[in-house]
Amino acid sequence: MKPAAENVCNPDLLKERAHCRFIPEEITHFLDNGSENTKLRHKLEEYFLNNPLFDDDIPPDYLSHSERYSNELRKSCAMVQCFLNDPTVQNIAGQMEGVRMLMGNGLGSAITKDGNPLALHYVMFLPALISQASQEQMAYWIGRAWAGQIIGTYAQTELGHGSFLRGLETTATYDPDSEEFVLHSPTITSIKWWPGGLGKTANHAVVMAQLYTEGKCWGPHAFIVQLRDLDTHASLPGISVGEIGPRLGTNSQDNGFLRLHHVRIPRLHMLMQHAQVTKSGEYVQPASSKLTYGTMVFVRVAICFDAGRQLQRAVTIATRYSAVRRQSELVPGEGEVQVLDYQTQQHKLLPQLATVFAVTFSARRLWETYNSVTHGPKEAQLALLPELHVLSCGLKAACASDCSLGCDVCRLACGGHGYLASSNLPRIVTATTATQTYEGENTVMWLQVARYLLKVYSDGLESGEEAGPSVQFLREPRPDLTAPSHARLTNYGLVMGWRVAVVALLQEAQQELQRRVAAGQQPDRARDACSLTLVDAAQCYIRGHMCCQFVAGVDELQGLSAGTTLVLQQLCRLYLLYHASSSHLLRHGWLSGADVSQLEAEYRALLTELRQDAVALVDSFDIHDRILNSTLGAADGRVYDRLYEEALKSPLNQQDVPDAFNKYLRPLLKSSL
Ligand SMILES: CC(C)(COP(=O)(O)OP(=O)(O)OC[C@H]1O[C@@H](n2cnc3c(N)ncnc32)[C@H](O)[C@@H]1OP(=O)(O)O)[C@@H](O)C(=O)NCCC(=O)NCCSC(=O)CCCC(=O)O
Ligand SMILES: Cc1cc2nc3c(=O)[nH]c(=O)nc-3n(C[C@H](O)[C@H](O)[C@H](O)COP(=O)(O)OP(=O)(O)OC[C@H]3O[C@@H](n4cnc5c(N)ncnc54)[C@H](O)[C@@H]3O)c2cc1C
Repeated sequence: MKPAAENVCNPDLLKERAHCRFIPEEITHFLDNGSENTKLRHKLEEYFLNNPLFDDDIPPDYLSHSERYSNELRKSCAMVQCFLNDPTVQNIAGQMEGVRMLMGNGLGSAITKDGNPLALHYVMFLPALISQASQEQMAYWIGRAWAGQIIGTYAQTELGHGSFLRGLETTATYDPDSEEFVLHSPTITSIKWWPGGLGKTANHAVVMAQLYTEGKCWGPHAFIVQLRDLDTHASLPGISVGEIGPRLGTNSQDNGFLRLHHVRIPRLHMLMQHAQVTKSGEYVQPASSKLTYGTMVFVRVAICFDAGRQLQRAVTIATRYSAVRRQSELVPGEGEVQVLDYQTQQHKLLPQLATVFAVTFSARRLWETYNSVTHGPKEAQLALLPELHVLSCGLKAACASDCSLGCDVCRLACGGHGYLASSNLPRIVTATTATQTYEGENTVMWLQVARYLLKVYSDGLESGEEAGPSVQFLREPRPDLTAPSHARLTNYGLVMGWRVAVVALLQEAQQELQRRVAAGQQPDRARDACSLTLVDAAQCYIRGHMCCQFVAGVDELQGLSAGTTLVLQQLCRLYLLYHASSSHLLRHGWLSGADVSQLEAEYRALLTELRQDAVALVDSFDIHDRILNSTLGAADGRVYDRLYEEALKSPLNQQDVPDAFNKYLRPLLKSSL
């Protein structure tokens, strides 16, 4: 997005935009997945961001905890009302597409800045119904949920267990006499803890509980439980529900707790698309017990896109600010330079710019895999489930971690002002870092990936099980480490280098594992003793996969101008070279010391090239100023005016002498006289 009136724009930003080598709109359309989507997004932005319904009277940072919640709930309900009732909005987007854009972290996060209390309803409750409910159950629930007649959340994590699902303690015991399930939290540690919107917003929840029927436990299953009266919103008998208190970020999302005291629900409130319990209490097995975990797979895919979007915002703010900010002289006597001119600053920002594209290409391919698995024939679905699980775990972990670290690098790149709430970087950083924990803690996700890799590598697949397409290389002959450097250092050569590292690390882990077991160590303990190597293998596999998606994605792009193609090729190369500095390519023999020096020189040259396009590139992300919500990142670069204007809004500045002076400081000053 460019400023409306160019004459008020910061001159350095104008100068940056003047020497752009490519067509920014082409990148905007690419990121929106088509120019039609760009138009749709603009119309929605115009409608919502110019609507006074969604204005904040006071910046949320100055509100109390309860006021913040109330303010964000007001706006999120108004957003849903617009979609359900306003034909103008429906004509723009259609309900489904529009709600998706608002309730994910796109446009909506400009409106509900501090977290959206209704997000989980759309992001997990509805997807859980779609992936877990039978046709009849969908007919009953989806319409009501969609129309906002009921508001739900996804209650899985407990005080005692988040990662280890089989450790959940909440029970759902079937009573064939009444044809009901009895939901119960038997211990303190079984209290549901964390679900977004659970505290004060949701009146229903999908609750994951251990299913007991005919005296046997069948593991975690999903049940719909009504929590609050639909009219008064009072919590129902047997339900203790509330909010868990302030968090690092997204404080208006009323993450909550839930304790169930022998709560009875009808049999048909168990979600029965995959497994069923008959009236008499007989358990009907699903085709795979892992289908119950389908909602998490979907959300892991969504997180890759969300994390990438946050990084786009952070790097837009930091890059524009770095073009406006002048600090120190590069050459004494020549005047202060834009901080973007320092090579060290380019090294902070340009890899983040490249990461935006690596994440986009990888997340899109993952989304295609997700769709082909979930919409394909049942048998193919089951065959591809392990690969989808592993790719979604690995890419979720990588995108969450790369983007969180990237956002923080952008914050640091803004020096002191990046620490100010008005830069919006603290909020972006705290919201993004949560993606490393929720929906599968990152290390736990890496260990899932490693488990699969080792299984494929050591021929541990069950009979009839095929290795997925992304791990076929584990079965192929090892690439030639002595190939000439011009072959090893190409884009595909570097992708190959990651695969070599994966195989070498798996070999190391397997040998260590065998040595330990042969020496008498219990096999699971031996595996834990190898887990650092295994996590390295998983990370190299996903890095190689992301590099491969980036290279293939750029190769396959069609219809772009030569300038745009070149800039994307350079970003791709920069990404590959940035990560090639990992010790793994050197340690496992793909690169020599001389190769590394050569790649580093190429990397530094690319920094200089791409520095010219940095501002135009972040402009091409086309993020509305209201969404950036940043004193440092607005398109016109009026950084210092905005910083000062925002500081004046502090409640402390509404009085020259604060009341607290008379209460505390004056007595101290007096007593020390
Ligand atoms: C870590 C695991 C994957 C382990 O599962 P487990 O059943 O204990 O399994 P195991 O014995 O290690 O493995 C058994 C086997 O099942 C596989 N598997 C596990 N999950 C899946 C899946 N989804 N699809 C397909 N396959 C799956 C595993 O790889 C194992 O395969 P194998 O036996 O090796 O062939 C699981 O417990 C898990 O997913 N934990 C993470 C919990 C989580 O993600 N919670 C999310 C809560 S909701 C949330 O955070 C929302 C935030 C959203 C927001 O605020 O916006
Ligand atoms: C902002 C936010 C929103 C959330 N929203 C929801 C929601 O809507 N619904 C919901 O149900 N939950 C929600 N959660 C909970 C979230 O899904 C869990 O916190 C997450 O899955 C991690 O589980 P845990 O907290 O039990 O961490 P733990 O598993 O206790 O992790 C603690 C440490 O132990 C390590 N560890 C754990 N297991 C292993 C292992 N097997 N091997 C090696 N190391 C291990 C981890 O790596 C980590 O370092 C939310 C959490 C947050 C922060």
